[in-house]
Amino acid sequence: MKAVEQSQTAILPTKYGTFNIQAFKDDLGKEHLAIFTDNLPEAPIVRVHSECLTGDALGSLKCDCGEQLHAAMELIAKEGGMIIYHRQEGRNIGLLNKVNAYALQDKGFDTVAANHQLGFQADERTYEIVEFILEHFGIKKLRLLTNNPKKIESLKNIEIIERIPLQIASNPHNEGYLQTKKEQMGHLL
Ligand SMILES: Nc1nc2c(ncn2[C@@H]2O[C@H](COP(=O)(O)OP(=O)(O)OP(=O)(O)O)[C@@H](O)[C@H]2O)c(=O)[nH]1
Ligand SMILES: [Zn+2]
Repeated sequence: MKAVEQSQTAILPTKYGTFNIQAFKDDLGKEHLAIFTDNLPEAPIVRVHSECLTGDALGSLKCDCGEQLHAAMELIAKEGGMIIYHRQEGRNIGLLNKVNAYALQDKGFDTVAANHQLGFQADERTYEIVEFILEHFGIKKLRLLTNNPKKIESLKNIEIIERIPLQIASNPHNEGYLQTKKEQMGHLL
């Protein structure tokens, strides 16, 4: 998958520091973002952040996404690097299906079982557009900010020289979610 369209680069001041921002539209019409600091080193810190509207924008406590995003922005503003905001909501089942999965979780299903019940795999994400964006910036090696070893495996054409953990303290609403990630999805938590 290649970006079919890309924006100019603009300046994005944030409460964590000033970034540059560039948008990339993929061939499905999804618009992704690269948010990055000036003067990227040869092996920058990179966070591939999967869209989670409920966590990122609404402060949902059902997951750790919002806090992970803000912790990543804070670290990258200080150390330099890039956040790729990957618009594959709900591990790529989309927002509507994710809310249906949440409704099943209200009935006792865990995150994996809820996806299966809806006819999806636990994780439907793909990373071609992420690789395209990294290639666009000439990034061949990087230090990945993640707890998910599958994300490292999925970035096949990129050399990941280090994994930097991105752990957030749990709360009573996301304990089960984090437990499922650790036990069923192989997350290093
Ligand atoms: N289908 C589904 N997706 C969810 C659920 N909770 C969060 N997500 C999505 O999961 C994605 C984040 O994936 P996670 O498994 O939390 O973490 P990760 O990105 O694989 O790993 P890290 O790099 O360590 O954060 C986002 O796209 C969220 O919208 C859920 O209950 N069901
Ligand atoms: Zn989330």
